[in-house]
Order: sequence, then structure tokens, then C-alpha cells
Amino acid sequence: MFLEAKNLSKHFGGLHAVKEVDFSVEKGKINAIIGPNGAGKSTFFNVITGLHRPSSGQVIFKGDDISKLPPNKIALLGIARTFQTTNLFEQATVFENVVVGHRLRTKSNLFDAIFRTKRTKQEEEKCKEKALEVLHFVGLAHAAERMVGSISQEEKKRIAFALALATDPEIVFLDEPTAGVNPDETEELAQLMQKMVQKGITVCLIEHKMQMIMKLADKIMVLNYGEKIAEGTPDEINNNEEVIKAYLGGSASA
Ligand SMILES: Nc1ncnc2c1ncn2[C@@H]1O[C@H](COP(=O)(O)OP(=O)(O)OP(=O)(O)O)[C@@H](O)[C@H]1O
Repeated sequence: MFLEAKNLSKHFGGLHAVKEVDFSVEKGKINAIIGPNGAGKSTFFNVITGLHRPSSGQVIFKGDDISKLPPNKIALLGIARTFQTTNLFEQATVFENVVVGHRLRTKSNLFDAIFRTKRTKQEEEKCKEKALEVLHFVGLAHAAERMVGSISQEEKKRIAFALALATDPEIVFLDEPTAGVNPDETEELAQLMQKMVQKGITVCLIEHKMQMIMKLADKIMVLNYGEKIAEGTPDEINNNEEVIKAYLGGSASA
């Protein structure tokens, strides 16, 4: 098993945001989590990526229980994530925003930094190379020196992907990666996710855009009031009575 949630729950006081969810992320595939607003999707991501400790249950990555590890340790294992609202530095360049991603993999300490040791210089070079590589991958190399404040929403989404990729992940968790962009841009970001999978990275995303997710995902889990109500291929989800009742017939947006 690659990455697996086992009987995972997260409570906030009396509120069961995630309730006894079993889910395994398929390696090398596009895995999607859908569900109405407040269904627990982001909380599920937060528990898996270490932002929240689970109330009960486990997260197993390549055989090890990672449910009590802090986010930086989880990221070091090769699990990256993006957020719904990407917190980028608007007054810095695209390059400067992305270069920090790979610092996760560096070992320089305060001493190295103060005395600009060989190790620091080599590691800084590596971070710069990595930033250029991932900006190229996401199609933003030409915009490297532009200020983030002056670029489009779609380009900001690409920066979020680049930042996650700069950590050298095996799996990326993308929280609504196409929110706030138009249909053509949505299609381009979907292609970028496919390109990530072709590169050997496993993708797990939260998405509200149903048409897009039905075309893109290999596997879908549906959450409703914190509980998994269905799991399967897009076809299986499309034809699932409980899903239609809880979600597709209700607040879904195209
Ligand atoms: N830190 C928190 N403290 C208290 N309650 C929270 C916290 N985070 C989330 N919740 C609650 O948990 C429930 C699930 O929220 P969550 O954000 O995970 O849902 P979601 O499916 O991602 O929703 P959306 O699609 O609107 O982003 C909601 O009722 C929310 O108000």
C-alpha cells in the first residue's frame, strides 16, 4: 500500500469533521476527493499532511504510521500539499517564491548561513536549479523575474504547483487547484496534473468542478458530513444513488 487512511477521524469539539474514513491513495494515479461544502475534504487533507493530529485512526505511508508526525517531517518523506488560497509573497518575484521550496531538503545550519560556508553556497545553487527546473515544468520559466502581485490567478496556481514540486515529492495533495480560474485555464491546469503523473508523481486533489474531475480522475472518494459515502471510478460515482442524492443532484457546480 502506498498511502492509506485507516479509520481516520477528526473532531473539533462535538463536530465530527472527518468520521472513520478508510481511503487508499493509488500510486501513480489521479485520486480525487469530492463532496459538498463543509464535507470534511480540507480537514482530511490537513490530517494526512500533518497540519492536524487525527482524533483517532492512522495515516500509513509506505508501511509506516505517520499520523503523529509534524508537517515538516511529513513533507520530508515526500508528501507535499498546496492550499485553497495560496499564500504567496506578492512583493517578491515568482522565482523568489519558488526557491524556498527546496530548502526543505538542505542541511545548512545557522553557522553555515552566517559564514557562507561551501555547503551553504552549494545548497543555495541546488535550490536555484530546482526552482528553475520546476518553473520550467509548470510553464512559468519566462515569468521567473516578474512580481507575483502582477501575474494572473492561473499563474499563481502554477506557482503553487511549482512550490510543491520543488520539495521533490512522491505525492502532491492539491486543495482546489483550479478554483477561481476560467474553463480554458482549468483545462490547462488539468493537463499539468496529468504531466505530473507522467513524471511519476501521485496526485490527490480536492475539487468542486465536477465535469473536470469526472474526466481527469482515476479514482474518486466522496465525503458527506465527514463520512465516506462512496469510492470508485468516475463512472461508478456518477451512477451511485447515494452520491446523486447527497451531492450531484444538489449543490454541484459544473
Ligand atoms: N479548525 C477548525 N476548527 C473548528 N471547526 C473546523 C475547523 N476546520 C474545519 N472545521 C469544520 O469542519 C467541517 C469540515 O470543514 P472542511 O473545511 O474540512 O470542509 P470542506 O469539505 O473542505 O469544505 P469546502 O468545500 O467548503 O472547503 C466544517 O463544518 C468546518 O466548519
